[in-house]
Amino acid sequence: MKFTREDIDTQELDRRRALYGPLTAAVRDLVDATIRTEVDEAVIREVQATVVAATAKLRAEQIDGGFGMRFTADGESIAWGNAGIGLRNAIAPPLVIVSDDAGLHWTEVTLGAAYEGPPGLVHGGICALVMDHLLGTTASSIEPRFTGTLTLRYRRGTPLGPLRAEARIDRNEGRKTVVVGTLSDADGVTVEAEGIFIGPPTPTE
Ligand SMILES: CCCCCCCC(=O)SCCNC(=O)CCNC(=O)[C@H](O)C(C)(C)COP(=O)(O)OP(=O)(O)OC[C@H]1O[C@@H](n2cnc3c(N)ncnc32)[C@H](O)[C@@H]1OP(=O)(O)O
Repeated sequence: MKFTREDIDTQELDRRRALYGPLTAAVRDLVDATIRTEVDEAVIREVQATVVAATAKLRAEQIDGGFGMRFTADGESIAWGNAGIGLRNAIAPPLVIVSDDAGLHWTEVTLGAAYEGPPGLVHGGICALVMDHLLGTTASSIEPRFTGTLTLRYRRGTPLGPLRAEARIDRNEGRKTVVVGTLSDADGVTVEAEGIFIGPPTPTE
């Protein structure tokens, strides 16, 4: 697994956020526009050439493989390639996860045309992505946990648009943390989730 230390201070981190965040937002918007555009064929071809040229510029200097997980000297994590939350990942919704002192974790996110499965509804795998990441973050709130088993019950279709997901720890059993959660639209729960998240073995195991 790719964990690296990034020797930068908060000011430099903020500068990079301000640089890459708008690029990612523009690419995310491009994805949505690509799905929904109805412009003429000539414009499509022109835009394709522009995008190919822009991609070539970005590829002029690249890292090998994925972005990995980086940490600043202050212990702040930089998971900018992450498919759920990555600041530099236009595929990520992106999720912003918040928690309270009572252990509730939640995220409010709007999923648009890029996340469609059945017509007008969120793809089931995307619901799983949202719940995996939210439940995993909840499980990892004390120490790191990996998804062992994720069980989802799709109660009804999840409409594209604004959604809220919630999660809380149900119980801890040694290295295993069981987390439960829901995904909801304005009319109530669409998906119920339960996950078993496993921590690394202790040195004595
Ligand atoms: C802040 C970050 C948020 C991140 C959120 C996103 C989370 C993710 O998406 S993680 C990516 C997806 N998950 C993975 O890639 C994990 C792949 N699997 C693995 O690495 C390993 O199988 C792992 C770590 C889950 C368990 O391996 P290991 O430590 O060898 O487990 P092992 O010693 O056999 O078993 C320990 C306990 O866990 C249980 N267990 C093991 N695997 C599983 C499983 N898949 N499901 C349920 N329980 C399991 C065992 O039964 C055992 O229980 P008990 O102590 O009661 O006997």
